[in-house]
Amino acid sequence: MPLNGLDRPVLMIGCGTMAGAILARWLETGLDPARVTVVDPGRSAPPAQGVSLLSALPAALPPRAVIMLGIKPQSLPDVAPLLSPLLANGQIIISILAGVTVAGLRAALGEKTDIVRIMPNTPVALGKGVCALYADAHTDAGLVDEAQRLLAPLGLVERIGAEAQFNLITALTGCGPAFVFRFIDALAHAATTLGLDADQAARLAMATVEGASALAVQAGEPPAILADKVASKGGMTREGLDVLDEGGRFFALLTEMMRAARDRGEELERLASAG
Ligand SMILES: NC(=O)C1=CN([C@@H]2O[C@H](COP(=O)(O)OP(=O)(O)OC[C@H]3O[C@@H](n4cnc5c(N)ncnc54)[C@H](O)[C@@H]3O)[C@@H](O)[C@H]2O)C=CC1
Ligand SMILES: O=C(O)[C@@H]1CCC=N1
Repeated sequence: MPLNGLDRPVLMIGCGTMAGAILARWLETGLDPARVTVVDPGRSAPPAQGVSLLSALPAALPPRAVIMLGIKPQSLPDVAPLLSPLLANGQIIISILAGVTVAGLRAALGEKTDIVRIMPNTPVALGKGVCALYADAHTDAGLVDEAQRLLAPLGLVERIGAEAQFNLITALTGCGPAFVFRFIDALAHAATTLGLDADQAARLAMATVEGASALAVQAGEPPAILADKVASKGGMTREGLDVLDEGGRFFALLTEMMRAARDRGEELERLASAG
């Protein structure tokens, strides 16, 4: 049974951390590895058994291929001139490149290209990712629906109406796992600083974040209320929350963090359109 009824060949151009996580989930949920070709000069072995690995683009591409761009935005100027002459109607380009707009991709790959821009995150490997999806009116609507079905096993897929929000959404969901990982690390580090064994602190911090996230997902109440429910009147939690909340500094810090990430996306966008 093909993945989500989709029987197209899949070509992944660049298959590192992020595209590799997507491919792992697709293979786990039924994609036949024989239909997948990875083009990646940086790999010495295919990412999974049965997947073909090429170090450069082949002379021709299958007419109905799903072509995922999994390279860094900075590699697009190297890849686009080689890829563009191989493209034909009926193929779907799915780009995961941060800070490269659909217009920027069309300028590099050809005006008639059907392009779906997505922003995944690494938890897609577990089917618990977030995948923002944007396509403009020039991309065939049927192909966009097909791409959305293909992405469904990755987790929450959300269509974005305004591409202008893509960098902000990237800061939240694409970068978000790194921010959460840093938070887990900081929790453990704080406990270690105050005297707990480092391994024990890491283990307990991880389990606490896992349990709290799972509870938050199914609680039916906003996280702010859940936090208040943990904080007994006159108890310990409130003292800790008060440190985070003083003068709104925790929210301010995270806003600054997200602004910096978003602004880098806008910078990448400017660099891509200049070059
Ligand atoms: N890492 C993450 O959590 C996320 C990354 N992204 C996006 O995913 C893209 C890739 O990022 P990562 O996977 O983190 O980087 P990565 O460095 O792990 O993967 C990039 C891959 O592209 C390959 N590559 C380099 N030049 C190439 C060429 N000329 N042709 C074919 N392949 C080539 C490299 O060998 C490498 O395997 C970026 O555009 C990034 O914005 C998006 C969301 C999350
Ligand atoms: O750091 C980056 O630029 C990419 C985009 C989102 C996550 N990683």
